[in-house]
Amino acid sequence: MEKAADSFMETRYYPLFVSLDERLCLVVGGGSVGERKIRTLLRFGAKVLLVSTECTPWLKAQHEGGNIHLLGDVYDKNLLHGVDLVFAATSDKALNERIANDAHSLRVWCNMATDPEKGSFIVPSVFEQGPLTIAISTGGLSPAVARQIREKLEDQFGREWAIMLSFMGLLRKAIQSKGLKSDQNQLIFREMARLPLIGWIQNNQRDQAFQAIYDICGSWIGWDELTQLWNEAWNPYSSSSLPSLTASEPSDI
Ligand SMILES: C[C@@]1(CC(=O)O)C2=NC(=C\c3[nH]c(c(CCC(=O)O)c3CC(=O)O)Cc3[nH]c(c(CC(=O)O)c3CCC(=O)O)/C=C3\N/C(=C\2)[C@@H](CCC(=O)O)[C@]3(C)CC(=O)O)/[C@H]1CCC(=O)O
Ligand SMILES: NC(=O)c1ccc[n+]([C@@H]2O[C@H](COP(=O)([O-])OP(=O)(O)OC[C@H]3O[C@@H](n4cnc5c(N)ncnc54)[C@H](O)[C@@H]3O)[C@@H](O)[C@H]2O)c1
Repeated sequence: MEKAADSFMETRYYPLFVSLDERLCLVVGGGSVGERKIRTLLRFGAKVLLVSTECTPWLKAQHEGGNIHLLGDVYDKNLLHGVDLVFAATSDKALNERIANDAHSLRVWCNMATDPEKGSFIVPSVFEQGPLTIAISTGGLSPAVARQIREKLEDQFGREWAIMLSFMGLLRKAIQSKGLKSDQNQLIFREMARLPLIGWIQNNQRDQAFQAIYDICGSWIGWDELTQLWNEAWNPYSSSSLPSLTASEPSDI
């Protein structure tokens, strides 16, 4: 099937979680879209360079605080050298298109605000709950719906998910250190993932959770070790910072 370059429907966007730690991201355009993209980029540890004729007050403050680098108000193709991602976020459609073309010729990944299909990646709606990251895309069809889905999921995935995942991560490491065969590990982890841990965490039913986990892997993990891992997983979420949970913090068995 021939690909229509101007159609979102024809583009299959490959979802990917990339590390932006210390990566250079050039944003051209410091209006509301540029600001939104930069807020997310900074949250994920990118180094942000900005070119814009005007900047929002928040972006000015970021520049003054040394959190982003302002490279002036004139875009030039040479600025793309050494850059990992570029965001063409000006209100000047022709300039955005030029940036997308330059990026294409230099093989720099480009997000394009005015004609997104002319860029090479789009940005999903994202939220994090501890180690859990949920990213939503409508393939560019409706960013407003992507946002609505994010808001719904945010209500659904509260702090108990962060605690559960931290605990599962610790438990997984502990079991992996016991030197079992990988198919045995796999069986254990799959069985544990089926347990209703979320409900037990929400209701602080630690004994129930321990008993069920013990039934699965009690031959390798002792009760004391389980207690230690459970407490470690709960530690960052003391009852004061966990308003969505009704249960109190776990006490020692
Ligand atoms: C998810 C999010 C991430 C972020 O930007 O950080 C994001 N847009 C967000 C919000 C949002 N953007 C717009 C509205 C107004 C309502 C509406 O138009 O629907 C709202 C809603 C709001 O603000 O409430 C307007 C808009 N957006 C694009 C165009 C141009 C076009 O479609 O041609 C226009 C029209 C401009 C005009 O009409 O002039 C294009 C894109 N916006 C994308 C991402 C990519 C596709 C994502 C996907 O696959 O769904 C894509 C394709 C390219 C890109 O930018 O990467 C963020 C939600 C953050 C959150 O979770 O709250
Ligand atoms: N992709 C998205 O998520 C999304 C969302 C809303 C709007 N848009 C589109 O993106 C464009 C930007 O939206 P906005 O709300 O940020 O607009 P805006 O007017 O708030 O900001 C535009 C920015 O671009 C800068 N700019 C304009 N011409 C420039 C040039 N030649 N060189 C350097 N900087 C220049 C301006 O100084 C300003 O800071 C709009 O035209 C809109 O169609 C995209």
